[in-house]
Amino acid sequence: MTSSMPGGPLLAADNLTKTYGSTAALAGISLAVYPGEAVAVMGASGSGKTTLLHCLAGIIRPDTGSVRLFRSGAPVEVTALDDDARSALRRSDFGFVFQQGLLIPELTAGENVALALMLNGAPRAEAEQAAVQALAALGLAGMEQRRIGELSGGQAQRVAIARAQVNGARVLFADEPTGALDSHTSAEVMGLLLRTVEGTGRSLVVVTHDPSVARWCGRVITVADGRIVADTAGAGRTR
Ligand SMILES: Nc1ncnc2c1ncn2[C@@H]1O[C@H](COP(=O)(O)OP(=O)(O)OP(=O)(O)O)[C@@H](O)[C@H]1O
Repeated sequence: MTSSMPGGPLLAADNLTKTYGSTAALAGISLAVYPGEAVAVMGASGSGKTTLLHCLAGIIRPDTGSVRLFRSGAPVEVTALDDDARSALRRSDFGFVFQQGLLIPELTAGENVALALMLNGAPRAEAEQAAVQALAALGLAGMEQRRIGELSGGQAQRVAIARAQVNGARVLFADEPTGALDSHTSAEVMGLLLRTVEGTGRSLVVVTHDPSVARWCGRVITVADGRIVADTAGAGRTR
């Protein structure tokens, strides 16, 4: 499914730095993420995890360094794109699952998922049909018409996963995706997130404080003071 170079990374960051005032949120991070890989990013509060995820995903630009996405043809230099081009890339190639706040509460589950496709130009009827299928694949058949507030936290996160992957995103980014969930629901959501990666050639980058969440991932990166201080194989099932 992926069109990255065989054996090569899907996403590669080189020497990222980002400073806010006198705070070095990122102090020189290089990281390659491979197809099919689930990478947990751990570290103390303020260590730079979210800043790293936002730079990798093209949400913010680093001060220096580069992020490249490898797809058919020449790699895309994410950091060199202007704001509009980065937005377009995020909609077409990346998916996002955050703790909360990315789903639109006024819309139904189906509409939230369909919107991701419609923003990429899909006709409404086609988008709605794909949304129904994506939700059913995540165990939410029959819940398309529910508004987000009428779902449990775990169900809402499944809608977020459906929305994040419905475009065929190459890389899924998750920031504390289970932060608001109990441990049972958290395990369910992590299992579903991992399923979107395993055997698909996609990658998952998940920021978490929770070692039990990180354990699901095949690789665990630890960040301290804006640097990677450990990069280890996790207990997870990928790679
Ligand atoms: N927009 C911003 N303006 C100023 N400082 C910021 C901004 N974003 C992040 N920082 C600072 O950069 C450092 C890294 O922040 P970041 O949010 O990446 O850490 P984190 O590891 O994700 O923390 P947490 O686990 O608490 O979410 C922190 O010192 C933070 O205060």
